Amino acid sequence: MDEKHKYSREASKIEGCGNDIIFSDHQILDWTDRLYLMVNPEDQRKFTFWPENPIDFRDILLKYAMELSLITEVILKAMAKSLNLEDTCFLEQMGEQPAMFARFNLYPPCPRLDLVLGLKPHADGSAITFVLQDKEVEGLQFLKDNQWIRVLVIPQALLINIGDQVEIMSNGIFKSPVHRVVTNSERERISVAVFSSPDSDKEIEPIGKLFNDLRPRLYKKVKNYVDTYFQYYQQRKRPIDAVRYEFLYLCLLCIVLVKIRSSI
Ligand SMILES: O=C(O)CCC(=O)C(=O)O
Ligand SMILES: [Fe+2]
Repeated sequence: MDEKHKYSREASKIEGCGNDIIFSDHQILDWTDRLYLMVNPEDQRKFTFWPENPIDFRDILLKYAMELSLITEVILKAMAKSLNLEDTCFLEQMGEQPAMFARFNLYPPCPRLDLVLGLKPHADGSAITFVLQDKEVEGLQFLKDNQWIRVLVIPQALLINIGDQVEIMSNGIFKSPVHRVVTNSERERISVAVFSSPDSDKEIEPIGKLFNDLRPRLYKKVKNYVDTYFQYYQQRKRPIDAVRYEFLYLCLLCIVLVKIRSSI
């Protein structure tokens, strides 16, 4: 417990040990304790939040992060190739100093499964997310066709998920799926999520070749998406909606329709 307090986050900050950040009185809190650490870029690491126990925690996390950076590159190149694009086009949007955050989640047991969720429905704000799930206790679910699909426990498997920023870069071709974590009434569950994101100074946008007269551009240019993400998340809104052109298109359509009507 002392150990946990040592790394506690400040009330308004994300990094460190804590529960859900409170943005409003009406927010439903996640039933989880978490440790959130910025791993990359290197000069932004705050080692005061990094546990000293176990002794090799720091080395292992840094090595793991390095491997995940390489996998991120491989995945982004393969995704670009699968769309017949220049294989570095997504990777270039990650910028010179891509960001990486690690989140260690502990979901305590809760007998009132009807009242709480370990993690409320959300899509990740990253480009790519890597999740190491609990070896025994299930909980993660993905929304597909309005149904929650359980993710089965596969020990040692790395779950790889597309985040909002790849949805933006791919102009909606690759979707960032909504998911949640349900609690278990008797057993605690742990997981480690690592979020691979573009450099916070890098503007990202849909690749030019992915929109045309038939397939409109769906998203605006956006910089530092992760920052605004959390505000929306707590309000149970999808952050990606904030950068979607749909609303704008709808307004234009209404204006055109009104004009046509008035000229008849
Ligand atoms: O705990 C899990 O399995 C998933 C965690 C997750 O979705 C997240 O941290 O964004
Ligand atoms: Fe997630």
